[in-house]
Amino acid sequence: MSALPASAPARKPAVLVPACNRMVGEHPFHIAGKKYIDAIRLAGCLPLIVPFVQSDELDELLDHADGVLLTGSPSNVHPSHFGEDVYDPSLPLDQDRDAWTLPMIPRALARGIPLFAICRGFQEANVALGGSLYQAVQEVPGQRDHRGITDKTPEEQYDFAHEVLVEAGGTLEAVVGTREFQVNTAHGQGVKQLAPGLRVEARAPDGLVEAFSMANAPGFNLCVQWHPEWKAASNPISVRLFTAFGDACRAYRDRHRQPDPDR
Ligand SMILES: N[C@@H](CCC(=O)NCCCC(=O)O)C(=O)O
Repeated sequence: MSALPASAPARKPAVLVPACNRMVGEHPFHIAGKKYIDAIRLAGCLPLIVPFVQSDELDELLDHADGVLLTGSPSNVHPSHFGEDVYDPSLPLDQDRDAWTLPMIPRALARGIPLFAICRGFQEANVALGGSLYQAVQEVPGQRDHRGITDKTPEEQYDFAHEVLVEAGGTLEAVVGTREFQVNTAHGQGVKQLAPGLRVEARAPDGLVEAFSMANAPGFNLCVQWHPEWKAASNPISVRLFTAFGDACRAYRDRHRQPDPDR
């Protein structure tokens, strides 16, 4: 492969963002939260929102990816994926999202595609790799309520809620450079059984897993239960997280992309 001419600008890394599936009136839509898209741009990457993908399209899709960001969502991972019945039928689900993100996650990790998973995305990654979730953390003895303030303004809902205690020697400590910091919280589900091969990166004061990574994956990967994308540019911890993710996506791009001869 010939080296790029020094003058040729490298394309921004393409970061795939699986969309949620939501009804708008009578019509089904594919949607993604703007704060995630803005944070991907903060990382210096190109966000590509992806609608539902057929299983035979997964590998072709990943051929276009320099990174994957799994967003949060009000919807829950369907508990059938970890062997349980729905505990609270009043809570939203998104089985169309589950249907392709769960098989996609191990494939992306195996390729070494950088993966950053947030909240629902964190839960998806644990379930995709064989773990399980509490469906109502607030009803587990010894666990606090992690749902946050739902009937207030977004500024109040995504304000700091508790600290996270960072495990020594892992990816998270290396990226953020500290062992304790404040995070927001907006989740009713949480990690019950961590999937095999996953390493705890941080815990809440009540012991709930707040971050993990796959230690043996070939590429950058970090899954967090809080929302670093919320006003990311003004949060030094978030800036470090998204910078590390963007750097990993740029490195992956440089290792895997043919130069575009026409640029
Ligand atoms: N539904 C799951 C995950 C919660 C989650 O992702 N919350 C964020 C929703 C809105 C946003 O994207 O900020 C649970 O309740 O555990």
